[in-house]
Amino acid sequence: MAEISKDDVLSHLKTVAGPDGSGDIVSLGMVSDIFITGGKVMFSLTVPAERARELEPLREKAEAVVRAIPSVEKATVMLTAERKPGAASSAPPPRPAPAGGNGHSHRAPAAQQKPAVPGVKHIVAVASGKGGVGKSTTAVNLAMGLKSLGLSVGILDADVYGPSLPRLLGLSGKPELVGERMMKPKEAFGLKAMSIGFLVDEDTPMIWRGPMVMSALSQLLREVAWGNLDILIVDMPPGTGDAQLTMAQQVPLSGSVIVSTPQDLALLDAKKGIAMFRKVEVPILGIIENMSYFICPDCGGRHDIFGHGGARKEAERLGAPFLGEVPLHISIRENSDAGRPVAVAEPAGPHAKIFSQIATKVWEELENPAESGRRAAPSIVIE
Ligand SMILES: Nc1ncnc2c1ncn2[C@@H]1O[C@H](COP(=O)(O)OP(=O)(O)OP(=O)(O)O)[C@@H](O)[C@H]1O
Repeated sequence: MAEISKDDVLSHLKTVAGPDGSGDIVSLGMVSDIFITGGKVMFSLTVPAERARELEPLREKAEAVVRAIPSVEKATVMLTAERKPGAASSAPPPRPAPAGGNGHSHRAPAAQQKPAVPGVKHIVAVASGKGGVGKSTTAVNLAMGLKSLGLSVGILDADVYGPSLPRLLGLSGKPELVGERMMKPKEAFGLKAMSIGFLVDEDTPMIWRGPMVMSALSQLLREVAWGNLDILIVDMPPGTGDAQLTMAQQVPLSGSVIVSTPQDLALLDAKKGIAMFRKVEVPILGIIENMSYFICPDCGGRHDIFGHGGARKEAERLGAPFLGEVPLHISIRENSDAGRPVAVAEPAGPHAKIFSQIATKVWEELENPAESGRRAAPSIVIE
């Protein structure tokens, strides 16, 4: 099969006229970086957010033109909107073309417009407003907690800026292929796992632009043979920038979990996380306070070094369920660093119990949102 080159793709795209009939989409600078893997071509077209719906035929045209190139098996074109700096509260980027529901009729309308991942019942994002709050550690242990409830669980590391799942689960190497184009998830401790870290060289610094992030995520989500899962946990990149917003918008999420530390700053960041998911109509399943308090390994005494109760109060104020407190504990860090989640290393220990309690609440929120008492949320204004 002849290799597809970016130049080849670009020269075909030059035949597609711009949105207003003048120029072509390449010369107008609308075409993002082009991703080519095997016979698959992915890229995005940058359009003004307010014209997204109207420009759907342009997206289809670009896709058809690329698909017509010999050797191209599949073309995936997305519309993205680039936000001007300082325009933080402008409309979110456009959604991809509606492609049926995800099967959860009680869910927010936005979630219903995204194509579901076959076999996966719920997809839940674990996010944080800023880095270093223990989001990935929490995501893995939450996944283990869900598994301890007897659920089939997968975890997808979408943290393209710092994939940590390989380290946290002690996994390495490239994933095997199933058939021609599907990747087999790796397995650790009964979890199915996929990470961008399995696909890129850890030592190679990568610069990710928004559309590339989305293409990579879309592959990790849809070109992995997840099989039947009750729940797929997605470890999101930290922060609330455009890449995160686009992900939150384009992945068919049943809900989101926000991880925060007790410090005020982190809580303010957590608020931004909540606001981001509300903006794209993804239900907030709750807030987890990580590094909530310190248990002294010598005396066993509890120390609320960052103050206590901030996240719980804030959750109440924001109308988001409070899912639980996870202490700052050396065994959580040591076990994580050794590639064994604390819930695996000490299955009968206090931390495993905390995570299984949190997992129970998350599952209740997903399956019975009305009974779990999720309240109507006040709107959040971030000054
Ligand atoms: N409750 C905890 N007790 C002790 N150490 C913790 C706890 N939670 C996380 N850590 C440690 O804090 C560090 C950062 O955690 P982690 O990588 O999960 O954070 P993150 O928010 O995902 O980070 P990033 O934003 O860089 O992706 C790790 O060394 C981890 O072992």
